[in-house]
Amino acid sequence: MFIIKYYLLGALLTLITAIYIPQLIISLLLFWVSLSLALVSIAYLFDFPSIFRKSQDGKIVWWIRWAFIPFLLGAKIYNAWQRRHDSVPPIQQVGENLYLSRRLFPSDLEFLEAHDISCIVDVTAEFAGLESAMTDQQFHYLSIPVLDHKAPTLQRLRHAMNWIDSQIACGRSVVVHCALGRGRSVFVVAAYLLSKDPSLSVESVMQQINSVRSTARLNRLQLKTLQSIRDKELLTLEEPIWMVVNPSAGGGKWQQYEQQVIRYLTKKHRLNIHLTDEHTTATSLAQQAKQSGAKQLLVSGGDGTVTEVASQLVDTDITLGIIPLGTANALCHVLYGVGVKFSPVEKACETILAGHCQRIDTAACNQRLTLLVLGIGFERKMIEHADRADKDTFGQLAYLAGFFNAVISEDTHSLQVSMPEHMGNEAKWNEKTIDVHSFVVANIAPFSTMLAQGGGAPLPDDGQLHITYLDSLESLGGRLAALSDLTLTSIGAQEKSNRFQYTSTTQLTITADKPIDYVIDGELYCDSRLEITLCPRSLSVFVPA
Ligand SMILES: Nc1ncnc2c1ncn2[C@@H]1O[C@H](COP(=O)(O)OP(=O)(O)OP(=O)(O)O)[C@@H](O)[C@H]1O
Repeated sequence: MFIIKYYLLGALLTLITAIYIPQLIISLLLFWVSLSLALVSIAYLFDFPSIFRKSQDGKIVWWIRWAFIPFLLGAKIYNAWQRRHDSVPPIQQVGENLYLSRRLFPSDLEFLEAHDISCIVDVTAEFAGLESAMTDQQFHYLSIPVLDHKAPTLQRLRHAMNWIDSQIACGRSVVVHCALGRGRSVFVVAAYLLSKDPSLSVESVMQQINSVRSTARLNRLQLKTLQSIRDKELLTLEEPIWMVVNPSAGGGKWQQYEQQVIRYLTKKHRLNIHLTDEHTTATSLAQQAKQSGAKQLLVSGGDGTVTEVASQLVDTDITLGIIPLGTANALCHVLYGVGVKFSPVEKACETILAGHCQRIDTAACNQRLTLLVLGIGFERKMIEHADRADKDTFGQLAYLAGFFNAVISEDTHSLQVSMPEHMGNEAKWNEKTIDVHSFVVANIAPFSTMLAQGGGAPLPDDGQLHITYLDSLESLGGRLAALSDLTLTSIGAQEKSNRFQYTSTTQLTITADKPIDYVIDGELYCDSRLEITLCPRSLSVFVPA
């Protein structure tokens, strides 16, 4: 490419001059220029825009900026001169909710606001992003670093196209910019328009853009690349993935993480994001997704939302991807590991992007899906205590306070529990009456759900329901001792104890003399008879490889 020759020549000439010039200061300055041009030549030789180490939020570290100052100064002067003589307005609309622009400056904020443009795709590698885009909540920003006169890699191009499409699908407007709004940004916009309408040719799409922005012009390499990826049908966008979001889960974590989630997942997928509200439940959205023929369904929220969505996917081949933005997210702690607590979005998105899935067991209680645990007594009281307001204020501590409340109270529950006992092919139902403080049936439970851990941690596909219960004990000391034994057993520090009971089964029935208050995966219910059945490997979920 011709430009490399110029940069190499510049680097060589300045190096030679620097060696032979007697004045030390000038010599050092020339070395600096030479180094800068040599680095740019390397970047072009290996098509390596990452040499500028531009971060995802558009920042360039100071020492890189220093190393490239001579080059950047030249580029800035050239661009300023070009902008001054530009025959077109800086920002122009080239499609529905889609704009093309030269590099953005604070003086453009008024235009962006007036046109309600909140999303910015920055296709420069060498310049830091617009300050407001990096620091302001007002803008959603995507950096796709491309060297001037070059085309983006297919991977980066698809990321940009998916991101633009997902943002537009959310009703937002997007501006794509490079340095002058003539080449790199035009390439991305043209590719996006081609992907949206495969009947268009490269010529027709360029005419469409040129009719608005006469300065838009792809060089030979860019045109050839665009034509080639279009001919190979590499611009075809896959069907968008449905994503059901509970924006109130976890005290409104979606607002905080939405853009991070979109940035991650659009590396591979287009997103069709649907938010729940007072009229639209996660269950109804999942039903719509299923009816539309979805193969995968993503959910963002807590365990309650995940259960609602999963209830529509049991016994189907639709794979569920979970972004744990609720308060406790117990299911994800088991599926993704405890690391998900510290980086929920990264861990979840990487898992979904990797695409590895596993079929896990589910259970049904009176035809209600139970992914994690069904609890009577302590578990129910704990959840009851941690209402939405408490969870929003105290996070997981709300559950802890609820738990201590439950342990202090002397409530007991008299239950008739029946389970089948298998003898050869025959199954005989055994019934027994028990008085308990806590009765928990677990399909899956993280280590923190200690009331479910009488037999250790249940595995997601072990084909068993794990039942742990604490018999009625009058003294608080007795209850605390039972809980202590349960904790020690669950972490493997103690063998079984007679202060709690544990058994496993695939089916059970619970009745009582009065209606039973119980909880399933964080949601409260009341029934006079509970019929619980395991459904082995009935749900497909994305899990880390
Ligand atoms: N848009 C919404 N506004 C208010 N509440 C909602 C909305 N969408 C769903 N809900 C309610 O949110 C509850 C489910 O919340 P979810 O369990 O997902 O989050 P969480 O309680 O913060 O997390 P966790 O269960 O992990 O502790 C349900 O009771 C549901 O009715």
